[in-house]
Amino acid sequence: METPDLSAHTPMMQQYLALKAGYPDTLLLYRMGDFYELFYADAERAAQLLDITLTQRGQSAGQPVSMAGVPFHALEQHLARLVRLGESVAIAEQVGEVGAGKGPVERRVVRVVTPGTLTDSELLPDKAEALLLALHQGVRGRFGLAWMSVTQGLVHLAECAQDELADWLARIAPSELLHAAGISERLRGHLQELQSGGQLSCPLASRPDWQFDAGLGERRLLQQLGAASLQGWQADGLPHAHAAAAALLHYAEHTQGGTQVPVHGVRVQRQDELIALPPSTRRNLELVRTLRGEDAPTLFSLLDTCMTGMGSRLLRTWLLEPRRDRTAARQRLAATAALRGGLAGASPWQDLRGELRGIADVQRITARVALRQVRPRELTALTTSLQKSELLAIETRRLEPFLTEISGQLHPPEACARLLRAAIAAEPPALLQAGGVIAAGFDAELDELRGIRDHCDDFLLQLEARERERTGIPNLRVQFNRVHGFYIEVTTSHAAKVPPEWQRRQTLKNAERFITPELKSFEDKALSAQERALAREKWLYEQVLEQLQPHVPQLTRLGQALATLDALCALAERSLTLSWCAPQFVPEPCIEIEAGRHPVVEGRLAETSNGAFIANHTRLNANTRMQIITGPNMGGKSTYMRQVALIVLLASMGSHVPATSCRLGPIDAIHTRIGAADDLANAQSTFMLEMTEAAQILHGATSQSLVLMDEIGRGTATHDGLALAGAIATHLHDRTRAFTLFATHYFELTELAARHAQAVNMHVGAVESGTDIVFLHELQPGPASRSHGIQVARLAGVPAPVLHHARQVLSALEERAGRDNPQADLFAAPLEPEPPAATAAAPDAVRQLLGELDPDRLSPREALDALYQLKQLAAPHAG
Ligand SMILES: Nc1ncnc2c1ncn2[C@@H]1O[C@H](COP(=O)(O)OP(=O)(O)OP(=O)(O)O)[C@@H](O)[C@H]1O
Repeated sequence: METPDLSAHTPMMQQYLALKAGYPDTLLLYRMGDFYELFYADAERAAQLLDITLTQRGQSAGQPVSMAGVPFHALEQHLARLVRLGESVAIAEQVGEVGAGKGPVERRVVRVVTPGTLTDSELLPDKAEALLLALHQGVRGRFGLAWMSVTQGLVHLAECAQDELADWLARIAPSELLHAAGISERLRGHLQELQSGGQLSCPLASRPDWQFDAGLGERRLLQQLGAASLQGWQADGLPHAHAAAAALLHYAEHTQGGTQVPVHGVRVQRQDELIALPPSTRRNLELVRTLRGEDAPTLFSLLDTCMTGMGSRLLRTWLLEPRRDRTAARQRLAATAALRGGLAGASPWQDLRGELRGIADVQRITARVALRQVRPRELTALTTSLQKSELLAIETRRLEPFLTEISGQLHPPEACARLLRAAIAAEPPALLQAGGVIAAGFDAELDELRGIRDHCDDFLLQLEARERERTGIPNLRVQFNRVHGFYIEVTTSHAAKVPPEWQRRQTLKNAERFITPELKSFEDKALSAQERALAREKWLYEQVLEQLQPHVPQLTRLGQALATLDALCALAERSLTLSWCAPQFVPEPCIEIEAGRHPVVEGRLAETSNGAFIANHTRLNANTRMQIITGPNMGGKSTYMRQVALIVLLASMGSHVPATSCRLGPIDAIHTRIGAADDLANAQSTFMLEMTEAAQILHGATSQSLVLMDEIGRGTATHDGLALAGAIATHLHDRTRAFTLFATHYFELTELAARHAQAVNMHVGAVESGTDIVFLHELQPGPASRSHGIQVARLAGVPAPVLHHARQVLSALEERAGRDNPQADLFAAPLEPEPPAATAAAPDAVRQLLGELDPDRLSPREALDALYQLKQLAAPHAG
């Protein structure tokens, strides 16, 4: 890059512009005394975003300099706001000594605050991680993904195909996404589409192509892990993911002022390890966000009674990333059982939660120790947390194998705890600059400097008394002012008694002021003691941080253990408070639930005293894979279907479930197609969205998937809708063989059960008395007899004349339907697929040529030739 000529600028603007050149897309906050200033375009942008005043600071290079600033003590709140708005901010501090040389004080960018690399608890949400994700576009349509939370030190790697990318991005839900500057236009367009469609809600940052290098990524991972091979993590042979990791680590380091972010492990994620929860499922089931976009009430808000942010974050991950393999879920269930306690009355979870309350965010604090950004009060919080952790280690020691394993990691490193107790004052100020952070007795030199400052008054009183006696001047006074420092004041009447070694400083009307060599040397010492004490403290603090570094890995494990224990205790508490039962995992295909409840609806009913929740059974197994559910609106169909999905999900994460018993076979995905509001943001019609989601399910579901289909087909004309719903249900039953809950208002579909062995009809009951209707919310075998639509409309307050009219139309329609009844066979096996149009060329010839081509060995010219050849073979007149 060519360096622009800055010589026409003032020295300070030269310095500023040189720094700014390194951070072109980032707001640069430039420290000047008690302010962080922004200049030029940055100032204008910040003024707008932060609502701060835009001013002018003279001229540089003949041009006015626009400027805006924030006071240093208000930095964090402004940062929080900017980061929430998706901005990145570079912070340039004064690092040189004031007045050390000519020109402005040396300044350096010490950190860059970006949405994906935050470490400061004040800027981070408590209950969710901020994840930084790097995406690498590899060859042959493969993608590499690497992501991490800077405060966790765990790098996740994955590789995927183009069509899986959207799902991965939605699942990871990064706070910031890095990609190479040279990605294809197609990918760029795809990312922008995902952004505008809301599936990807984070800023994108473009990084130089060379940073996405597989070899570099592998080397960096090895170096940071201190390992010789990635095999131990099963993370070798993933070049695309390694390339992403290179950019990820490079960027993370860049944001932390060049300090390497700690990496303690690598975890490779494969799509088939997790139970798939596509974005529509997370949304429809309101797992962490309600359909209205609020945080509560959701399954997570109900589940999360954790005492610490660490616990909440882990619980959220368990919920959103349930594993197909049941080892972890079994482990959590066994531990929860032990925490719940026995009949004898002991309930360990209660005591443990007592200790967990008030434990600080050890994970984030540890990360900030590693990055040398930790604040004094965070260290005192760490000290107390380590003490509590020691107690927890003892209490969990012999409860159960998994808890014993956790207990082993809860013991704090002894040397670390000792150092913290000795070095940091019990109640330090918020900022190091204020002084008083290092404990008394930790460093002799600091104690001495503080002694001078503290004993200043004593010394002066003694000196005053001594000099009065020596000179015989009774009203002599030792005083201080900012201009002259310390001096002795003598009234003019006693001037003659002043000893010769005193030097006159100032003459006033009635008094003279003097200094003595002793007072002068005291003054030097006292004034500089304050400054030197502060400098010494800063140095000592850095030393303490240095000495804490070797403990970082163990503290990280301790944080993870605390999080796990907290999340397990929350699961134990929930299971008892809400009367949930432990699920049972079995190898055969089934979802069998006795007296299942929808946990969130049940909670809401209890809160509003709106009656009891009616529990329902579910029996799906190899013989019954599909339920066709009919019944009136408001009858409880959606609630029932969702409750089955939530119970399956809760069991899979290792939680107890709202039921009296639950047997669960292997599950690979939970798919949902549930009517939602129009996707206006995406400019898709309701029907288009409905069919897109249905298509995804038909492609993706397997015989181990749970599929919820709520009123499919209602978005179009009755006949189209019915035909599509029938075909989709048949396909799910015959081909996919997924466990399917199919709620519908098309009574015609209830015939499906009669003709398909593995489908059954179920309905939610309602009783009408006169024009009134009572919903029973109870699922019963067989199809519903009527739809009660008009009664529901009445309940909703539709005016009586309209209802009357509707009733008349209804009976006319029913009469006509009874007369004609020319029903097409909805469920007949499909005819042979239509042959594709214009198959003039022998497809085999095309296929054969395709088979012979090796794209990796073709020159661009050869590729083009091959393309022409293929076109010709496929043309109608060919052959
Ligand atoms: N099992 C139940 N016990 C008690 N109340 C229930 C139960 N199921 C549903 N409800 C209540 O009935 C309301 C309507 O339920 P739901 O939305 O599931 O009906 P629906 O049959 O799907 O209706 P629609 O066809 O209009 O979507 C719920 O908001 C809840 O308050």
